[in-house]
Amino acid sequence: MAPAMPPAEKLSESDLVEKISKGGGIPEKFILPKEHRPEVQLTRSSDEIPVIDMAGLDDQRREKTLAQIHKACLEWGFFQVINHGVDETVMEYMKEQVETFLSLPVHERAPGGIRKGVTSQGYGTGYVKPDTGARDWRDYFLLRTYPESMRDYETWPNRQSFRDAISKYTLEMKKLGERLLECLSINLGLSPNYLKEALGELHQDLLINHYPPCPDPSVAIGANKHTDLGGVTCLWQLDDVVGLQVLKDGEWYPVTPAPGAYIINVADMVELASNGIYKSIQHRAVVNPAKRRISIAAFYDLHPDAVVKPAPELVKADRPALPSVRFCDHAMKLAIETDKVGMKVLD
Ligand SMILES: O=C(O)CCC(=O)C(=O)O
Ligand SMILES: [Fe+2]
Repeated sequence: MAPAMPPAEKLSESDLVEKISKGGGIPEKFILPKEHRPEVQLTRSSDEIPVIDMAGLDDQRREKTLAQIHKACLEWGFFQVINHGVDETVMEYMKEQVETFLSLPVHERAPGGIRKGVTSQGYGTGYVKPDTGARDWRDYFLLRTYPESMRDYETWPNRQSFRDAISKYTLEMKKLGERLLECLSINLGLSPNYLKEALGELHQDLLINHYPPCPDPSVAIGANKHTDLGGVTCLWQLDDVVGLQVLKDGEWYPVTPAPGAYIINVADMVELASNGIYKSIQHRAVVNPAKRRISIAAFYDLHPDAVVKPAPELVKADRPALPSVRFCDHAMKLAIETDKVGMKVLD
């Protein structure tokens, strides 16, 4: 559950990535140890990450389209979808509102104060990452959007159009997430509703990532390598700046978004429910020297007390059951790890 926001505090604007990036140099706290520095201009191509036409699910191409999704889940854990059915006017509205949001002064982006802690809602910057000791070169707005009763409006900018866009957009993401879970269930040989029921009540989180230009992208990272915690993630990138990289067979592959596409990935709880048949794959985002990048991730997350276990049909003698997990224990690992290095939003 997202804890309530702490009382408003004085914003240290000078600590926000956005402000820092205007200053030219890269402060020490963002500089990665050499072994963690990303290769920014990868020459290998992302063409192999499949782009799947979801319109095929509704016509004679259904079996073929399901098979493409299955293959992508097995081989990459990632794929792009086009003709995904998300209302284009809602996407445009969301884009316009997010761009307006990012043009607001910091105190309006974070009316209740800068977000504290990894799970609380609101606007803030990245954290120190335990494995690298460095901070991500991004700021972001994290909000819980389903169940609706958990929307913490005090942390949202007080603009009706923005709230309206978020409501409409997240409903579209809920529908897309459910449709994808249905495809994955069928592909795993389970009943169409299996994954939706196994994950339980949707606790959707929306993350608006803003990566300002970075003077030297080879020494910093926008989003450090990680897997997503929940069921499935639908990521929309608002511009054509390439930044997302996906790990496959020990190599990083850049993802060039197809126009209007969503980038979909299997997250940890679907890996578990599938008893490891599908894998939740590590990914990261690199930054750009000249251009900012914006991405919006809709996470199909779970109730904190939801317990996920492998589907019994997928447990076999040569594929023993993975241990069950309570979602909040799994998610807390991130917070605890971060705590170890002194979790601070702005330090
Ligand atoms: O910005 C991106 O491309 C990736 C962001 C991401 O992986 C996340 O927010 O979980
Ligand atoms: Fe992610």
